[in-house]
Amino acid sequence: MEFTLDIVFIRGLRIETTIGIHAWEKHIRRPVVLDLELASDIARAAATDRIVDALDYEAVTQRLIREVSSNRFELVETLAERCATILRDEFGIPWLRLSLNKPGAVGEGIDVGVIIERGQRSD
Ligand SMILES: Nc1nc2c(c(=O)[nH]1)N=C([C@H](O)[C@@H](O)CO)CN2
Repeated sequence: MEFTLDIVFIRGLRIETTIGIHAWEKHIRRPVVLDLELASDIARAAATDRIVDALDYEAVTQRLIREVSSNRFELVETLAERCATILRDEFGIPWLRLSLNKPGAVGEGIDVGVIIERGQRSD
């Protein structure tokens, strides 16, 4: 059987939050940057040209902004896992890859973070 994989992506989603393990980090807001690849069969949306048949990247973006900006985290791992759970449970996304960058965390111009994949790529 032919394998196909469609991906809706969101890149460079910059969200201000409070994140870090150090005392001084718990009192500041700083950006994290999310890059997302979200498996979503686009066939129906492509045929109907209707947003109700698509994975709405605007709705996903708004939900993640709300979650990340209104909570505090110690670890990038915790933030990444929280986002992945929302994407899977609330948007029914069967597979995703999420990259979370905490820019400048260990020095100017240095990117650090995590990349996680969750779920099954095909059914
Ligand atoms: N694996 C991780 N390592 C570190 C984290 C983290 O969230 N995950 N965080 C820090 C500090 O908060 C750092 O970003 C700022 O000094 C260190 N290591």
